[in-house]
Amino acid sequence: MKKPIIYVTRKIPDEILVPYQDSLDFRMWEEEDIPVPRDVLLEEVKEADGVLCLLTEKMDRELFENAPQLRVVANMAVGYDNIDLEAAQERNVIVTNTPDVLTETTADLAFSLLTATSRRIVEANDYIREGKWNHWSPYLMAGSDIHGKKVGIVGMGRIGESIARRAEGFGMPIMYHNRSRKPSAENDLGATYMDFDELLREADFVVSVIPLTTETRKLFNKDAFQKMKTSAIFINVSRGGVVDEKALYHALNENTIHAAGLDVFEEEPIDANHPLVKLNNVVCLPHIGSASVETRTKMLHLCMDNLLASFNGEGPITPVKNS
Ligand SMILES: O=CC(=O)O
Repeated sequence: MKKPIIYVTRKIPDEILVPYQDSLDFRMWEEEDIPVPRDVLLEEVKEADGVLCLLTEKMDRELFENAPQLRVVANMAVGYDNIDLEAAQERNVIVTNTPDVLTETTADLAFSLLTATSRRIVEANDYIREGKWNHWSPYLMAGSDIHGKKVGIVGMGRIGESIARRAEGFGMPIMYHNRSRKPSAENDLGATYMDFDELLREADFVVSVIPLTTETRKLFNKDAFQKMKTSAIFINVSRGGVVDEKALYHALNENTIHAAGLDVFEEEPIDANHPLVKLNNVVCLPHIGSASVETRTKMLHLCMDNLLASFNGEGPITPVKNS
């Protein structure tokens, strides 16, 4: 029987593909570390039965209309705001994502940003590199404590709960806001549910782990930053689109809030000229939440397993619910 054609939108290691080659016929964008151009993608999907894509690919209505054979889209990310689920559903295309395998790694990164911003790690490292350390003094690079401070987690999904577990270890009272209450987090971690505004007012660290949807777009706006404490630190490891970046810039520049740790941006990639990069009280990362070698490898394997299981009739392992 003819093997399903799978278009892989980024160069991935051969050893990931090899175990699946008996069952799937791979075509791949071969240029290392460069996203596939849109016109190439539109051409390639014309024949594809499946696509393994990254969050850099916009899987929109136009693309689905161009892909008559397409049955499965395996997104190498837990977030899937790059995919038009309605258009996929209308054409009975299965969409899968990569939950669970990246939960702990992303929570590690969120916590790294929390410590980096509060204890001024990047700024202090730059201080030495720039030859500024001439003597020790009592308040040299003094930051703010983590232990005993209240963490406010916005979006208490799997990653949110993992961040909460780390916060518990640091002796931080945990508050959260979510669409629905999470009895497990309340009972096991002592997390307190709060409405959004109350959380903003109470938290010392506001951590965004909320997916980007029409409801959450620019949720963290001028109004939200004004409600936070002037000592508050804002951490974002979800999507840049949940933040009004201009409002965040002003909030940081005018000391409405104290600092920010950002792994994601409204338009990615950003460069050294981005206004937020120029602020000393911001730590910026290039969207590396799940970027450990172990986890990125697991994510690719999960994409492959989803494709294989969908085509061999077993059904996808981690389908996105309403696709
Ligand atoms: O941002 C990364 C992901 O959604 O997995």
